[in-house]
Amino acid sequence: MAESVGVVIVAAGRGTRMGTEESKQYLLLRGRPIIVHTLEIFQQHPLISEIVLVTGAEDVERCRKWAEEYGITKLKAVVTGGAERQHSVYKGLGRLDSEWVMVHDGVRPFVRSRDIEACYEEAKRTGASVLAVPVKDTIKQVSGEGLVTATPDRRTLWAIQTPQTFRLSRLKQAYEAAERDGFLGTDDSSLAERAGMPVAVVEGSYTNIKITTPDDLAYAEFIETFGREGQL
Ligand SMILES: Nc1ccn([C@@H]2O[C@H](COP(=O)(O)OP(=O)(O)OP(=O)(O)O)[C@@H](O)[C@H]2O)c(=O)n1
Ligand SMILES: C[C@](O)(CO)[C@H](O)COP(=O)(O)O
Repeated sequence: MAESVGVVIVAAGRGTRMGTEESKQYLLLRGRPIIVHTLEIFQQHPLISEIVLVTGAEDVERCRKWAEEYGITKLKAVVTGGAERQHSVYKGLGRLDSEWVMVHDGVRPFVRSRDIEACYEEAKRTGASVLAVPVKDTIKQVSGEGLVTATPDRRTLWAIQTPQTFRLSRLKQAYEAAERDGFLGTDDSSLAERAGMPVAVVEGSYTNIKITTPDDLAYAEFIETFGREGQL
């Protein structure tokens, strides 16, 4: 029997870098809140059986209303997040029952359906997977004084996205270990890596952007209008 897959969608951030009064996950993209676009992708994906949404305490009610209005029937719970992304994810993990979990940023509304499937297939093979794209620029390591200290080989560098996919029980253990050790990572994979889990990279698309700064909004409108990578 196929194992079940749930998703934790984190949307409890403040969007400091966006600088808008309204949190960026609730800004409208072609008439619908960004978070609704993201929820719809996972609602429509046949692999996904349950969705847990993590938001700020003041946003729980409006998110529940949108879920009803937009037919997000897989939504199992809306829970309040924590101070850092990692805390928000951990709270969401506690509400899932599926064997596998995908963790996804609420502000990545352009993930392709086929990439969700590829992430799951790779996680089943390897144990865990992250969606990513090869970096296009040369990356330098720079000291606090602004001096270049290293130029890593670009062929080894990937820009990491979400979803990130794990066995739920294993990811919970990794989160508990990080909590015990006071480790704070910027993604879920870094917690899994330090727990000794192999994590495979799945090549995705450059249009799976994280809406972070105002310029991303203009690009998001462009992607929504003209299509994702592979459709342009
Ligand atoms: N305490 C937090 C911080 C972030 N996130 C979520 O994690 C995702 C990726 O984070 P990021 O883009 O950094 O969002 P913000 O933290 O909102 O942005 P900023 O760092 O500019 O404040 C977003 O969907 C955000 O809502 C969260 O659920 N809980
Ligand atoms: C998880 C993530 O989206 C992978 O690129 C990213 O690390 C989130 O980081 P942020 O500091 O919350 O922007």
